[in-house]
Amino acid sequence: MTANSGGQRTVSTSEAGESRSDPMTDAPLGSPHVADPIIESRDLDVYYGDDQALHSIDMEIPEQQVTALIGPSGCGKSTFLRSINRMNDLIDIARVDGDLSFRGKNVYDEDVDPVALRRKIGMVFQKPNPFPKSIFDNVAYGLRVQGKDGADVDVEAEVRTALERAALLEEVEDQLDESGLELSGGQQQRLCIARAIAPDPEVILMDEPASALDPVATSKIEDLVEELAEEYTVVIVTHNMQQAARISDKTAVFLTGGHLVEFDDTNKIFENPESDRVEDYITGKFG
Ligand SMILES: Nc1ncnc2c1ncn2[C@@H]1O[C@H](COP(=O)(O)OP(=O)(O)OP(=O)(O)O)[C@@H](O)[C@H]1O
Repeated sequence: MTANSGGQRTVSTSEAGESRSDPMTDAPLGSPHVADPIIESRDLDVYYGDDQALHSIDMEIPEQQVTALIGPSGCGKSTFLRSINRMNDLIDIARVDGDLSFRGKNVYDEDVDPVALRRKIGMVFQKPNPFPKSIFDNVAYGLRVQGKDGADVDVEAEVRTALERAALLEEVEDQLDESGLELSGGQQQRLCIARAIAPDPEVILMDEPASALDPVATSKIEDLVEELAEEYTVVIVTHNMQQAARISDKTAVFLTGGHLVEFDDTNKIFENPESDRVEDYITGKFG
C-alpha cells in the first residue's frame, strides 16, 4: 500500500494489475486482493428502516481461513455477518443494497433460497442456545432439518463425526441421551458448533461465540476455531482484540457509523495499520 501525493492512500492489487482507493474517507485502506474469494461484498449498504447501518462495504473473504470482524459496539459487525447468510431477512425493517456473493453468486438474487443458503453458511450465536433435547438429537436436528437423514445416511456416525470435529465427543460420549442443557456453557457452545457443522456447511459464521464463556472454555473455542479453518471458512465477530490477533488470518475493522475502515492480514492490522483511526482503536484510545 502506498500514499499518493494527494494524501489519499491507494491499495495496490498487483495480481489484478490495478489499484484502488476508497473514496469514502481520508484513511481508506487495504482490501487485500484475494484469489477466488469464497465470499465477496461489493458496495453493500444495509438499512434498518431509515437508519443506515452499513455503508458501501467492499470485502473479499478468503476460503478456509479465519476472518475476524472487530470494532466498537454498534459499528455494524453483526449486521455484516448476518448479511452473509441472509439472517437479516428475518428482521422486518432490514433492507440490503449492493452485492454479497457466495462463490460468485449474489445471495440476494431472486432465485436464491435462503434456507438452502444457510445450509452452506451455518451460524453460531453469542449465547449457547442448545435445544431442550438430548445431546444426540441436538446434532441430529441439524441433519434432519436439512433433509440429511435419509435411509442412505448413517445419522449416528454423522452425529459422532460432528461432535468430534467440535472437540466435544470425548467429553460426552457416554451421555449422548442426556439433555444438552445439562452441559457446561463451554460444552453447550461446542454442541451448538457441532449442530452447525453436522450438515457440512462450507462457511461458519460466529457472532462472539466465546463472550459468554469463562477463560478456559474460551481458550477451547479459540483452539477449535483454528482447527475448523482447516476444513471450513470461518468469519467471526469478536469484541476481544487479543482473540482476533490470536486466531484470525484476516481482520476487518469497522468503526462507528458502519464503515469498514481497514481490512488486511491480521498481523498488518495489529502491527502496522494504515489508518490512524484503526491504530487508535487497537491501542485502546477509544472503543
Ligand atoms: N434489529 C435491528 N433493528 C434496528 N436497528 C438495528 C437492529 N440491529 C442492529 N441495529 C442497529 O444497527 C447498528 C449496527 O448494529 P450491529 O448490532 O450490527 O453492531 P455491532 O457492531 O455488531 O454491535 P455490538 O458489538 O454491540 O454487537 C446499530 O446502530 C444498531 O442499533
